[in-house]
Amino acid sequence: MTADTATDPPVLRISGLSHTYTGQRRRTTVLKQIDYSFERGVFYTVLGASGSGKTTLLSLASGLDVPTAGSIAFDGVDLRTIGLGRYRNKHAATIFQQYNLLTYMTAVQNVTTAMEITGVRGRHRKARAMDLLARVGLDRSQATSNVMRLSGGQQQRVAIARALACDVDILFADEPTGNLDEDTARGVIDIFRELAHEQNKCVVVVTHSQQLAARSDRTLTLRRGKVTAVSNRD
Ligand SMILES: Nc1ncnc2c1ncn2[C@@H]1O[C@H](COP(=O)(O)OP(=O)(O)OP(=O)(O)O)[C@@H](O)[C@H]1O
Repeated sequence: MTADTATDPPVLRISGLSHTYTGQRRRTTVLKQIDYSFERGVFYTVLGASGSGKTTLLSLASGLDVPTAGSIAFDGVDLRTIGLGRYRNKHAATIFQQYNLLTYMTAVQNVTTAMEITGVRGRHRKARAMDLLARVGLDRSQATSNVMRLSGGQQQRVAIARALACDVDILFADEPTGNLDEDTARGVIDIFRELAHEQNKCVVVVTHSQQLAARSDRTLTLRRGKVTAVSNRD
């Protein structure tokens, strides 16, 4: 069932979404008239060949970029009305392909800073940050190291813990398990499932991994700028 037929409004509704990049010599239309509704409590994956527009869709839905046509609404309100900065701070967290960590801080400081920015309150912020870092497989010494001293895969785990720490409605992730060993990747996917199924979050993950897609509830396939298939497992 899509949110269009459900009683609750979708957490994110994408309508007539198109996006064109304008270069010096040519324009490339990457997304074409996409309509889709994302619901709370569901773990989605987005598959598609390289260049099919997955990252573009993610950056528009996460409020990093503005579509050239169409609209995106969070809980029925257009992102431009909410304000993209406010939407990103209060409602949506994103795990990027480049981890975008604050390089002068330790892992745990990266997580607690994000909690502060997104308004997560409480005296136990640091303990919660340490707990999340442990859950993604970082030990105490790694958690208290400057992030530049960590490997690529370890930095990716910090980025995941940071996104998990923000109590937002939607979590977006771009190839979040790409740099992780199998066990850690499985653990991260378990966390995504738990966030959707136990905390009623909407989780949207862009990936090339069929294995990851098989563990999600719904998979959207992008092809030539359109959603060509949606498969449901829930
Ligand atoms: N900033 C940009 N300016 C111009 N063209 C861009 C820009 N970003 C992406 N593109 C183009 O848009 C198309 C879709 O890119 P996008 O990164 O969304 O695809 P993708 O499906 O995520 O690919 P991949 O799986 O390789 O990460 C590509 O042809 C790409 O070259």
